[in-house]
Amino acid sequence: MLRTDGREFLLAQRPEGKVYAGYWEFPGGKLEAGESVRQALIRELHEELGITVTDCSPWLTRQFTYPHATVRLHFWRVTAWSGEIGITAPLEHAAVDWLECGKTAHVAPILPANDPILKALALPTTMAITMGEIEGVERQLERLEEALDNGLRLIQVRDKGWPPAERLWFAETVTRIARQRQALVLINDSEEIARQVGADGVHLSAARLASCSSRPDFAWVGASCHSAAEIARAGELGLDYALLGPVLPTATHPAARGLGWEGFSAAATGNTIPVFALGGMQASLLGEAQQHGAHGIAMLRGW
Ligand SMILES: Nc1nc2c([nH]c(=O)n2[C@H]2C[C@H](O)[C@@H](COP(=O)(O)OP(=O)(O)OP(=O)(O)O)O2)c(=O)[nH]1
Repeated sequence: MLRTDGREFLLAQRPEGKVYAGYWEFPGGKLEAGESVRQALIRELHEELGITVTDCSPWLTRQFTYPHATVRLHFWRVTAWSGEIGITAPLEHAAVDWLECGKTAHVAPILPANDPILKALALPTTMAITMGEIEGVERQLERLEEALDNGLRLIQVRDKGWPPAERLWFAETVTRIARQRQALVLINDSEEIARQVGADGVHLSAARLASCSSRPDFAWVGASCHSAAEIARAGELGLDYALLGPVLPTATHPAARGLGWEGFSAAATGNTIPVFALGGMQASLLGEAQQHGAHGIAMLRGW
C-alpha cells in the first residue's frame, strides 16, 4: 500500500503465535481456492485493515523457501482505498506503520523474502534516457535540469556514438547535476565510465546481458530486454530491473511492430524484478503501464 505519490508504504507486524512472530511484512495473506490474486488482495486487506481497495496493480512475483514452507508471493501495488486503516483482526497483526521508500527501515526485523521488494520500492517509476547525440548537449542538459526540478529521479545516460572523451564528459556532467537532486544515474554499457564518473550503476544492452556471466558490481544494475526469457535471465543474474519494449510505435523505430500492452503484459507478468515499459511512452501512460504489470515507464523523448 502506497501513499504520498508512492513515497511511503505500509508494513504490518506479525503477532505472537504465528511463524515469524514479531517480523514485519506487507499486509496480505493466502489465496483461497478459486480466488484470483486481485480478489484475495481485496478480501485480505478488508479483513485485516478494514479498508476497501479501489485501485491496485500487479507488480512483482517471488518464490521463497522458509523452513516452514515454500511460498509464491504476489506483490501488488495498492494506490487507492476507502476507509481508515486499523487493526481489525488482532490475530493477524500486532501493529502497522508507514515507512519511507528507499530509506533504512525504522522497524525490524522484516521478513527475509522481502529484501529485494524493499529495494524495488526505492526504484523511481520514471526513467529518462538521454539522447544528447540527437538533441544536442546544451538542450539536453537544459531539459534534464528542468525535469530534475519537476521530480525526475532516474536517468540512463545512453549516447553511445560519441568519441570516448565526449561521452565521459557528458556522463560526468549528468551525474553531477543528478547528485544535487538525489537522482540515480546509470551508464549504458560502460562499467568503466560508470566507475570513472561515480555513477550509481550500469544499464546493460540485451547483447551484453546475454554474454554477462555475473552481476557487475554496482549498487544498481538493469538491462534492456525484448522477451520474457531475457527478463528471466536478468532476474537470474540478480539485476535490479529490466526495460521491455518497444511497447508502442516510436519515433526512433516507427516501422517496428510494438509488443502492444497485451504483449507487454504477457512478457512482464510473473516477473521477479521490476520491468519498465519502453517505446512510445509519455508521462500520461504511467498508470496504464502499471495496470499491465509495469514498475514504471522509460522514455527517450517523453520526459
Ligand atoms: N502477508 C505477507 N506474507 C509474506 C510476506 N513476505 C513473506 O515471505 N510472506 C510469507 C509469510 C507466510 O508464510 C506467507 C503468508 O501467509 P499468511 O500470513 O497468510 O499465513 P501464515 O503463514 O502466517 O499462517 P496462517 O495465517 O495460515 O496461520 O507468506 C509479506 O510481505 N506479507
